[in-house]
Amino acid sequence: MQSEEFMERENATVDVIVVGAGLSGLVAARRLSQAGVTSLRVLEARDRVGGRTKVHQLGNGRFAEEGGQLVGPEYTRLIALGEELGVPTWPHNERGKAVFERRGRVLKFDGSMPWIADPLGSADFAQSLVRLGRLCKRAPRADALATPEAAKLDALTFESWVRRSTKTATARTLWAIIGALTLGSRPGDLSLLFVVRHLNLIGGVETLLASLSGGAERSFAGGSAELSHRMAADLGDRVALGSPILAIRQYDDGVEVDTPAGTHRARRVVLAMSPPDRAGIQIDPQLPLPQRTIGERMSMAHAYKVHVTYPEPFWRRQGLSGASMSDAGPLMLTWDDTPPEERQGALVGFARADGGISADLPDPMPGDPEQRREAVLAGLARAFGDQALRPDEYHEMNWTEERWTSGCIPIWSPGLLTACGPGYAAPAGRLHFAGSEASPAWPGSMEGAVVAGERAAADIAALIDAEGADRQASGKQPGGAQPRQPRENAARSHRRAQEVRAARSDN
Ligand SMILES: Cc1cc2nc3c(=O)[nH]c(=O)nc-3n(C[C@H](O)[C@H](O)[C@H](O)COP(=O)(O)OP(=O)(O)OC[C@H]3O[C@@H](n4cnc5c(N)ncnc54)[C@H](O)[C@@H]3O)c2cc1C
Repeated sequence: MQSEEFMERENATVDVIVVGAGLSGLVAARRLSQAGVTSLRVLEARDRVGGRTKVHQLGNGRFAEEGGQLVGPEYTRLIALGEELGVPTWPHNERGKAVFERRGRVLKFDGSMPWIADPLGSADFAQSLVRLGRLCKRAPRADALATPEAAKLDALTFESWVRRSTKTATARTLWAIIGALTLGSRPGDLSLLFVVRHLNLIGGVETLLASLSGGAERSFAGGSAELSHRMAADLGDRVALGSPILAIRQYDDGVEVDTPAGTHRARRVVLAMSPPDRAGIQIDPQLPLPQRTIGERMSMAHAYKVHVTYPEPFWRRQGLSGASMSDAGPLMLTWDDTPPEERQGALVGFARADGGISADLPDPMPGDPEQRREAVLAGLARAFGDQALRPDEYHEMNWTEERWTSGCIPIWSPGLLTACGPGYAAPAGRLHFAGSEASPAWPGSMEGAVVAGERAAADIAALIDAEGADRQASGKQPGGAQPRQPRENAARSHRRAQEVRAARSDN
């Protein structure tokens, strides 16, 4: 690949470089290509695509999804992408009772709440949910940041609200598990403003309640990483693996992007990764404060995802669905991961990998691998019976050990949203931001990754169209952008992006 032709092609300025071949970056590149912007390159640090979606081969032709997997019915852009790529989804088992382990008691119940087994705790939780719904309605649905109460809500932790709004340990444990698994972290780490904003953007507490019932969740056949593999195959040699970006320099008419192997040039760049991930890239000139602050202050949740396979889904014979929640753990939550046509059973669950202490959540996983395995199997045995102690295979993925990924899902801590303001994902000159965390709706999920990738692509395609129209009007040819001086006027390009957005929203 060191031929002159290759080097010539690599040195040529392309219209767009996308940094990161996770779901979001590949969606951005695909949509750009579909919009006619075919002069593009995707540069990925790892030797694989998919980012936080990844498949690990187990024995017997089975595999474990180590990262993003569950597809809710509200994930409309993700579902549409799957259909476009010909990747079907399969439904997770809904039948049977769920298990709730709380303070040493194991409760088995139908539906999403242990109403009969723990009526007091369930009612308390349901009431607090209604109260949260009312709080959400007081803020503008489109963006809670615009509420006059924004600063006050952002100064509070979700935990402080949970403590005020619940009376029972059951309700607190439920909120702790929801916080850790669907909102990003323990309630004590989360801003109340973020929770209100998030719930409003996803459709209110009703959507949260629907997602708690769990049964509507689906998975992609072959794993969600299959979407990225197919998009990368379509993009062909425009995707370069093993190309970590170390530095980016913006100029008046283009951008230079450094990898250890050399410098690439483009007219525009999409950064398609989480803000903490991009914080490792040296960007010159500095990003505006909102985009910089989010990179410096956002942290990511650390978790293990654990897969255990068995000769059969034995829990179903006991009338259990495979769904469980526990405050003893180490798995906080499990679900049945057995595809409909499979005979071999599989359970999958999440455990904490962070070091924090929480009264309502299990302790983080033990450090010793053998102890971890024993603890996980013992927890599964408490929920589903002793057969859980005799798995075919046990597989765990610890995302804290991954290079190029800071963590699983974002933690919106108190003060972060108001410190960044609404512009934290706005283009900065010729730099555009994708990556799930840049999405207004479902940030941190695969849906958010698709929404953010599509938005960045639409912004850039419109800008390129507008630039083409400007050039035609002035009779100028597209210059062979060979930028030299770091530009001082990121503002000019930024203004143009704003004009294009404003024109689009007027139409
Ligand atoms: C354990 C786990 C479970 C999850 N469960 C779910 C779930 O059930 N449902 C759901 O919807 N979501 C889930 N998620 C979240 C979901 O997987 C992510 O939100 C989504 O995949 C993010 O996609 P992305 O493209 O925005 O970012 P990423 O997938 O993080 O992609 C960023 C890419 O950028 C690359 N990169 C980083 N730095 C550089 C650099 N300097 N140069 C070049 N490339 C770089 C990375 O290697 C990566 O490929 C889960 C995530 C994890 C980890």
